[in-house]
Amino acid sequence: MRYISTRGAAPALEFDDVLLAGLARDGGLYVPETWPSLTTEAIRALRGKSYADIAVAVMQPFLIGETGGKIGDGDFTAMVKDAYAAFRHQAVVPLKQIDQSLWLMELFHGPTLAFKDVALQLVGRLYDHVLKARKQRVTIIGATSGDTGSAALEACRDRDAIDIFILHPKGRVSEVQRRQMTTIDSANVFNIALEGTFDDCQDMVKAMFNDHAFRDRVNMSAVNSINWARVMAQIVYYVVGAVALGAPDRRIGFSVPSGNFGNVYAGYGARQMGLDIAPLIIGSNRNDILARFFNTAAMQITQVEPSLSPSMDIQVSSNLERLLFDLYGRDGQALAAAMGDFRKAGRMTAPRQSWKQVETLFAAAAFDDKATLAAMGDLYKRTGELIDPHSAIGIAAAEAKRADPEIPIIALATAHPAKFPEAVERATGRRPDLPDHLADLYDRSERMTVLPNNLERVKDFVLASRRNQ
Ligand SMILES: Cc1ncc(COP(=O)(O)O)c(C=O)c1O
Ligand SMILES: N[C@@H](CCOP(=O)(O)O)C(=O)O
Repeated sequence: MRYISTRGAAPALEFDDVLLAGLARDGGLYVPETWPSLTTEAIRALRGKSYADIAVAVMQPFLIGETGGKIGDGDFTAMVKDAYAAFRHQAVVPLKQIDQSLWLMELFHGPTLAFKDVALQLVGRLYDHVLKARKQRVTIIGATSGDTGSAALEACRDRDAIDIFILHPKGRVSEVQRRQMTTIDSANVFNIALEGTFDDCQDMVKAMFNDHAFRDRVNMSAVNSINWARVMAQIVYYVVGAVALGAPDRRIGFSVPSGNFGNVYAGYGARQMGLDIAPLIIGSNRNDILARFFNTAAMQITQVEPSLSPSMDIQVSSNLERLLFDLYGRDGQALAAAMGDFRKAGRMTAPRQSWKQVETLFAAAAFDDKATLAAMGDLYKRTGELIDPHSAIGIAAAEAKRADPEIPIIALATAHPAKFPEAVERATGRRPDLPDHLADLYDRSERMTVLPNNLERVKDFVLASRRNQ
């Protein structure tokens, strides 16, 4: 399997190199040159298998290089089993039935209580394996609107071969999310509270990658969904959910609360591999650039507004570029030009020739805070379930957009309600408790550095702080 850049001007790489590379050197994102195929028989053979076994079967083809793959099958299987053994539920991502045709998939049973753990627990182990084999060190620099940060820090803390810097938008993540990052007491962990939005944090990370002298000097790597391995590991739970509800003999839909478009893109990936899933319903909060795009084929950047679902307070959804690459017929040059124009003008129209295909696959809706609270309160009344504001947007979108009652829809529950206790209490009157391993979170001391939204200042901080000189 080789990976190519969405901007068409960087060399193709194999899996281990893509894992460490992060953003392609032409500013694009890596995607598989061709999608591995999941045949009907192969999908049927997954019935009754454990999460880890399905994960190995789905991901292994992505690792195989032209010379047979550099990460051995046995090593990979051991890493997968170890990663998911750490989850607090035996099913890893349990499904709960809500009504006749709606299910909730709980993706928050990992150590930091968000779906990011599903991929990052494995990615941390892959880093260890590849860095050890190559005797290399990396400086990971990531951006978070709340959840990627703590999941990445938890997966990469206390490693000699890794220094990890996480930028979060100052004052724009929940207190639990901030504390989960800033209370990690580890010599290789550096938290930066940036005076800006998540989009500023993400732009800054991409700008550091695009400064080749800087990226080479620090041997920079990525834990955001810039990193292909993140997307690959997220494809697995779409397969797990669909198989549990009857795939390949039944079509299954998914509803996904969306911000950076990584999670939905993983669902699109599962479909490209052959899983019959549709619709892929996208739920946005008041920062509704994605919902507007999928409803009008045009998108325009507006001011990002804080909401009750802060992890989705995003205007420029990084992974949309991976979908656009396909919509532009995989013409990297054309996409590079379109992305350049988009960042200059702040608006973009989707290529007409491929829009029909998009309409058959995606549906989207946006919900403001009032509607989010109503969805949380309503689900609690109907079922007694407490859900977080992001997951509530997935449920609301499923209910607004599901067209065919015969197609079961799986709404992805992306965070544990205890990460957003104020919003949950406002909606339901009940304040969710943190699980035991985080019960003293509010007593732990915090460590972070506040920096202005200034690229040079952030680069100077990284250069001065990292241990891997
Ligand atoms: C809890 C939660 N829900 C939803 C999202 C949106 O996911 P994505 O950015 O992959 O679209 C995020 C952020 O990634 C999140 O942390
Ligand atoms: N919502 C995310 C934003 C970053 O997304 P990623 O999938 O690119 O890591 C977060 O919680 O940080």
